[in-house]
Amino acid sequence: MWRRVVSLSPLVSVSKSRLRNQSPYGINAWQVFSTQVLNPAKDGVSGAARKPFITFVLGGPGSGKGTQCTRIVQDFGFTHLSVGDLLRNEISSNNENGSMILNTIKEGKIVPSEVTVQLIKKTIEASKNDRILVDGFPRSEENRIAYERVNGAEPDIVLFFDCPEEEMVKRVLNRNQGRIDDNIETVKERLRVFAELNLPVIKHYSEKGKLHKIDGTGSEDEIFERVLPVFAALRKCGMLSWLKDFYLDALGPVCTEFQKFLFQILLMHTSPVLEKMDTRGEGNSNTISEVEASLLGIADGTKGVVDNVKAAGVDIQSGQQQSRIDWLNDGDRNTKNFHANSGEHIMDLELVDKLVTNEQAQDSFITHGILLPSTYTDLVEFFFVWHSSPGFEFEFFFVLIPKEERALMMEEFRPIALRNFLFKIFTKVLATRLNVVDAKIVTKQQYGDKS
Ligand SMILES: Nc1ncnc2c1ncn2[C@@H]1O[C@H](COP(=O)(O)OP(=O)(O)O)[C@@H](O)[C@H]1O
Ligand SMILES: O=c1ccn([C@@H]2O[C@H](COP(=O)(O)OP(=O)(O)O)[C@@H](O)[C@H]2O)c(=O)[nH]1
Repeated sequence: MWRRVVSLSPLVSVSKSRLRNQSPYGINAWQVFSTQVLNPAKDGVSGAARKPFITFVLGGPGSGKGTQCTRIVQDFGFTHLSVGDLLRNEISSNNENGSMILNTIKEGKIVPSEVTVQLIKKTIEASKNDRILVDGFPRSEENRIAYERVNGAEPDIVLFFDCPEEEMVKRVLNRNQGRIDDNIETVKERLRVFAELNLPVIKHYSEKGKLHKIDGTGSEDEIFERVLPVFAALRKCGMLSWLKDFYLDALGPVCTEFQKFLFQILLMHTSPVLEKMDTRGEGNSNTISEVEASLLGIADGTKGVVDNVKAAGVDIQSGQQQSRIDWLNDGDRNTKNFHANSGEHIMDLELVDKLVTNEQAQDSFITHGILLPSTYTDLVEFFFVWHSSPGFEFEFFFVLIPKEERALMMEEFRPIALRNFLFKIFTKVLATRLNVVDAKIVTKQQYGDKS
């Protein structure tokens, strides 16, 4: 019976509270995970150091900025910061600038930068979200320069909803939200101000390669279809979001060793073999090396594999060195050579399973006090009988390592796939078995590629 030995899927489905409480290897989970690799913005504590992903949303009055922002919020988890709304709040809360703001809006002009930039800064700092849409700002080059000076940063991307004037006028006059500026006279002035002062901002971001121009005509759904590709990469990072939630909510900022974190992920979710190891009080990498070594018959001094390799007359070390030299000389021709010849050597694979017997492997575990269930030997037998393994090699844990501090887009991550450790042992044993015959099936130039 071929059971699934290792499943990493619990990692993605397990509830946070369960993870918070479990301590399978005598180490509190929150002590061993690193938060350094991810933006610790979510705690809202380190506001000054935070650098959320900022999207400016631009377009003329009535071009549909607010409408599309609502959709982006729903689909991609942004916080919507409408600068027009912030200003209107200032008016209704009778703040010192209230009457000045009211008059400016009524005339369709632009509120001074020092007011808007401070309002935006305060709101971003108060937000716990690390994805923010700034809607309807900057409205002029002066606005833009003031923002970048005060915040010390440009936006990450800029959306521009491009819509014909007559359509914008129609929409604004139908908006019906009781706004003092949604009348034909003010709209005309807003459109003039937009063309004169806002278009240069749009041109600036276009030249910087940050602008995403969206055709703002058609239905709301049609327009949103055009918006989606801009943020598609963020959606693909679903696993990343999950990881972020996991670290930031459940684990807290403690450990700094990223490798330790990866390793612990493997530890927590691999097979019962690891639990056996842990009962020996050694849930660490030494133990894994020991298991590998014992499987290979090296740690316990049996030297079976090494002897076999030597007996086959293969000088591994000098072979590897020579392969590097040849690779430098021959480049890609090595690969062509390998593929051209590999077919001839296929039959030699029959030799492979004679090198370490399953009994030998199991004995090694027992020698080291590890009660290995039939798991490992089952796998090996299955592999050699059916020429495939019972599924476990397809299971991996996908991790996105940020290449830069504020990584959010897919291209800003380096994806790696973590396999379970049994898989590693399995392939290592196979590689060792292959050592004996690889002089026959692999050209000497290919030695360097062996794992
Ligand atoms: N694609 C569209 N087609 C028709 N009406 C729209 C569309 N998008 C938005 N609207 C409507 O037009 C008005 C202005 O949209 P809004 O999103 O408030 O624009 P903005 O924020 O750019 O001023 C609103 O009443 C809104 O419901
Ligand atoms: O950064 C900003 C954003 C808005 N406004 C003022 O607020 C009004 C309404 O802006 P909003 O973005 O709410 O609406 P829109 O003009 O895009 O329909 C504008 O005409 C301006 O008078 C401003 O002065 N600076």
